[in-house]
Amino acid sequence: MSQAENESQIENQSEKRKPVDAGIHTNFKNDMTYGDYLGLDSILSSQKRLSEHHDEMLFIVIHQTSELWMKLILHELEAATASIAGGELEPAFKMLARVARVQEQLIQSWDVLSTLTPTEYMEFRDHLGHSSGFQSWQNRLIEFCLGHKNQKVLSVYAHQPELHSRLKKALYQPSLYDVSIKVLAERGLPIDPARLQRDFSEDTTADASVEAAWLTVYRNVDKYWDLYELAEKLVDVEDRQQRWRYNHLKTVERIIGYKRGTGGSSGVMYLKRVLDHRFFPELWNLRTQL
Ligand code: HEM
Ligand SMILES: N[C@@H](CC(=O)c1ccccc1NC=O)C(=O)O
Repeated sequence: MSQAENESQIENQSEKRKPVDAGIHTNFKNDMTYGDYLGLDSILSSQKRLSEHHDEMLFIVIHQTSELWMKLILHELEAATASIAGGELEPAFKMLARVARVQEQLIQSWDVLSTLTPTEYMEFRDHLGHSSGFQSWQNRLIEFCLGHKNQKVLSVYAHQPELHSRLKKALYQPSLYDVSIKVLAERGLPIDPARLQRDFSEDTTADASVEAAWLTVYRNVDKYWDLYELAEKLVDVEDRQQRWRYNHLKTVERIIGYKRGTGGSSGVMYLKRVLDHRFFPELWNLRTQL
């Protein structure tokens, strides 16, 4: 577009911006700006440093961008779970592929945060009080969606009734993995009824019938191509989630060493224990047998 054309477009837009009837948003759509649509006033006024320290801005922005990406992950995971539960696997593949790409953005952000040195962080760490990533409810919801259930973490939100009830609802709902296993059964693969009717508020544990069913899928790809693709999409998502956990752990070790966490945990030792957890254990166990 030439400069003149560009300018005349801008003029046209300002023409449209004239209120037709003062006080009534009759022409709201045409009036809307980039900043209105994206809610930039509220997003860009939310970087409130508690210290005078230059590097606190990085710390805030990394967390805020992470929470925005988590919002998208949840949006996709919830829709993928509903789609699989409804027997529609193809749309779920697209959503899970997107989740894995977003997770890569989250993994990359550790490289940016690694530019924060221990000395720099210690200059504003005291301002954080007892707040901690442990309280990230979106991260907890993602873990629940993936089947890592834990009733005890709800107590973190005891004084935030709306959050508490949202997490409680997710705790009792079947996870992405639970609905995938139901599809295995619907396709005639023998799954222990106890696995299908399990208490969804409990963490996923490895089940022999589920491992045998996935093994059948991997050994008979021609017959179960869609289930094979589903399995690999799930492995992609778990793989990224574990990398995120690992990079978090190494970044934390680099920045605070073995200090206790602001959230009250042992810090790095706690994060190391979390790494032992697996979301879709059978999909990892079966690989030895192939
Ligand atoms: C200087 C940077 C960081 C340090 C030193 C740090 C440290 C820690 C520590 C020690 C814990 C354990 C809980 C506690 O006692 O506080 C934790 C948990 C957590 N952090 Fe970070 N963290 C950092 C950055 C981040 C970032 C950028 C995110 C992204 C949102 C994040 C998300 C989380 C989450 C979700 C947990 C809970 C993990 C779980 O319980 O499985 N952290 N962090
Ligand atoms: N747990 C961290 C503090 C921390 O990282 C944090 C503090 C407030 C808001 C988000 C945080 N990020 C992740 O845990 C620490 O022990 O230094």
